[in-house]
Amino acid sequence: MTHDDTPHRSGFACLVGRPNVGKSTLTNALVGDKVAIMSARPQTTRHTIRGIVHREDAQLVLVDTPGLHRPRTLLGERLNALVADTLSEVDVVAFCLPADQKIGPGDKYIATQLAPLMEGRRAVPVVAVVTKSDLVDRGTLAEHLIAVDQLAQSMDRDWSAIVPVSAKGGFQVAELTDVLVAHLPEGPDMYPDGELTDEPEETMIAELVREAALEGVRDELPHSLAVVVDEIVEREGTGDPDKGRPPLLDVRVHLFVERESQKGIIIGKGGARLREVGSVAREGIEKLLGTRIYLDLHVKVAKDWQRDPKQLQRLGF
Ligand SMILES: Nc1nc2c(ncn2[C@@H]2O[C@H](COP(=O)(O)OP(=O)(O)OP(=O)(O)O)[C@@H](O)[C@H]2O)c(=O)[nH]1
Repeated sequence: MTHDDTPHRSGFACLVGRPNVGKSTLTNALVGDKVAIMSARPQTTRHTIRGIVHREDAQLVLVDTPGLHRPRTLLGERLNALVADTLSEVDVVAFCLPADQKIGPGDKYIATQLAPLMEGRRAVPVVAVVTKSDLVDRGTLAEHLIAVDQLAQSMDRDWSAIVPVSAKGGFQVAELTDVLVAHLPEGPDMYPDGELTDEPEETMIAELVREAALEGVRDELPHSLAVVVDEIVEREGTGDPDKGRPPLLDVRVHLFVERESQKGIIIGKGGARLREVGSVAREGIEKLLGTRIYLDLHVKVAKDWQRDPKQLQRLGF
């Protein structure tokens, strides 16, 4: 078949896996640009983040899910339901398992969640992706690949493929793209080229603030912080389109914690920590928006927000 006869494909792929297995890094490696907000620590990617791989013969839209966790709270359950919905609608799922860690209960939990999707007439193909393969030697990698295969066998299923990759070294990233693209239906591009992410700006701003607010205090505030962007407004009289000068934006953000003590942690002595959080977040947001901003942060106690459906709704979950 000549190149011109190759059908054009387009569709959705979803990266799943435990926290910290390298989903965001892999998304970036596949897309070839920084789209997801990165962190060296687990559990930061709460929101669905998409990146788009543009090729001449295909368009692959990546959905990076918050990760499937064993639900402990209503928030956990909602997130998992959201993840299950997303998964049943994609064309292919990439299940990420890090090469440098033995398969554990968290991986097995996700595998059992995937198993029902992998059967029946509308079965979703699942590709097992062994991430961070640069961290182990060939022997360990080979053993790991066997263990990954056995994980599917133990559920009486088969992965569509097992692909070892290293997002850091770029090892096998193009091969993984080929494997994912092969599962997409034939169809034209769904998004114009150049559109790397359709993540709304507000979500990314909330993530930047959340990241800055958790820095250094993550152990004290693991799941107890929700960030909501209230408004983004142009300050009147700023900016001059004729001279190409962008306006100043007022960005108002609420940080919700569960307890007074946590509010104290965020704000710090005499408000010192909150000022630091503000200046770190502002820098990131200015880069993201390409304009100057004034960042207004408010910290509020919303008791047990993770367990309260009304609060969750207000916070956009
Ligand atoms: N050596 C190596 N490290 C990697 C690779 N991919 C990711 N990492 C590191 O692993 C850590 C976690 O990577 P992330 O991409 O944030 O993981 P994630 O799965 O998106 O994590 P969550 O956002 O918590 O769900 C980071 O410190 C990365 O630098 C890789 O291919 N090789």
